[in-house]
Parts: sequence; structure tokens; C-alpha cells
Amino acid sequence: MKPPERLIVALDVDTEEEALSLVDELRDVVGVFKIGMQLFDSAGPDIVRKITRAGGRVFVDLKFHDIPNTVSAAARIITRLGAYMFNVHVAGGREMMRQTAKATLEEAGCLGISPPRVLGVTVLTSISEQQLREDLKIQLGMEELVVEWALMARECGLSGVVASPHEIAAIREACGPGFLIVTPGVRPVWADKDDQQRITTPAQAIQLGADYIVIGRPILRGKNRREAAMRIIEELEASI
Ligand SMILES: O=C(O)c1cc(=O)[nH]c(=O)n1[C@@H]1O[C@H](COP(=O)(O)O)[C@@H](O)[C@H]1O
Repeated sequence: MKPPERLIVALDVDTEEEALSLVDELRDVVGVFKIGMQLFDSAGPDIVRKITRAGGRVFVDLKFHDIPNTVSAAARIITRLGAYMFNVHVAGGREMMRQTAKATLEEAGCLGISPPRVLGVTVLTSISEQQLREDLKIQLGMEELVVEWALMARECGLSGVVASPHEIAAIREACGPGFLIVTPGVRPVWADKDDQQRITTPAQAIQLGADYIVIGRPILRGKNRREAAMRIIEELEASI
């Protein structure tokens, strides 16, 4: 993959108008656009089709976490929308992940299209090791837990995981080269950390073995969003 294809821009904006204007501005320099709950809840499912029609690949980030029947039914709908990738919480369990992977393949087969990649969200990048232990009462260390969950996601037929840059190297070693690692919590040195806890720079994330990096605010907040995206891509190019 070329560096621009590795950049996923999080379209964390309120309206369809803002999202489409960003896609227009960035489509020739960005690989994938991510639609999260903020935009999906305001613009509705049709925004996936509109961005795809405008020439962008779409990552539907709704982080499904529900019973197997509900999530696999939602997966069929997301597949019909033409998403390039979507995610579910690994914490939703093995059966949910298995049924979701199966339903996605079946639905794509019926439609004669390439199936979207199904990703398992491991531990959110906003959670620190201390929060994991003290608030969530999970005694396993962060890296061990994330690797266990990545292996479970792989066994259940998922295409990859969403994980913080801090766990990329361990996941890559445990899960091998074909398993996708998508990494948010990435910050260029010139950007604020915001609410992200386990971060690295874009270049470090790619060097550690990430396939894709997800970046929102450092691009969206800039005066010149295209220039911000280009700076990140140049950093990726220099690192490869
Ligand atoms: O699944 C995700 O995309 C995700 C998982 C995670 O652990 N952490 C995380 O930040 N994200 C998403 O990645 C994006 C990061 O945005 P910024 O922090 O603004 O770069 C947001 O849209 C988050 O919803």
C-alpha cells in the first residue's frame, strides 16, 4: 500500500454538508474516510453511499456491541451500503464475531461484491493502563489483553483489529502479516494529544507494523485541512 492509502480520516463532523466538503477536499490524497456515530446519527446510512459514489472508501465505525443475532443482522445492512470496512467490539464475544464474519461474507456473496473488512475493536485508545486496572477491574496487562483479543478476533474470522499504537508490534508478532491492524490514537508531533492516551506519531505507528492509521482532529481542526493531511502523508512517506 502507498502511504496515502494508509491514511484514514475520521469525518467526526455534525453534518453531511461538512463531511462531503471534506471528502471533496481530501479525496485525492486520502485512502479511506471513517464515518463514526456523530456523522451517521446526523446524516443517516445514505452518507455511506454518497461518499462511496464521490470516490471515497468508507470505514463505518459504529463499534457494534450486542448479541450475535443483532450484530450479524446489522452487518448485512452495512455490507449492502457498500462499506469498505466496519467494526465490532471484541468484548461482544466469540459467537457474535463468528456470526458477523459469516453474515458479512454471505451477504457480499449474494450481492456479488467484495466483502467489507470486519475489524475487532480491542481496548480503546482513550483507556490508560491504570484505568484498565482500577476502573474496569481487569487484572491482565494491557498488551497481554489486547493480544489475546486480537487472536480471538482472528480465530473468529475477522479481518483485523483496531488497536492503539502501543500494542501494534505485539499483535503483529502474534497474528502474523496478513492480519490488518488499524490504529487510531496517532498524533503528529505538531498536534495536541486531546483525550487519546496510548499514542505515537504516524511514522512510528507504520514502522511498528500498522496497516492503516486513523486521524481526525489534527486534520479537521487545522486552518488548511488538505495541508495537514499532506504533512502526515509526507511523514509516512519518509518513514517507509
Ligand atoms: O474505532 C475507532 O476508530 C477508534 C477506536 C479507538 O480505540 N480509539 C479511537 O480514537 N477511535 C476513533 O478514531 C478517531 C480518532 O480521532 P482523533 O483522536 O480526533 O484523531 C475517532 O473517530 C475515534 O472514534
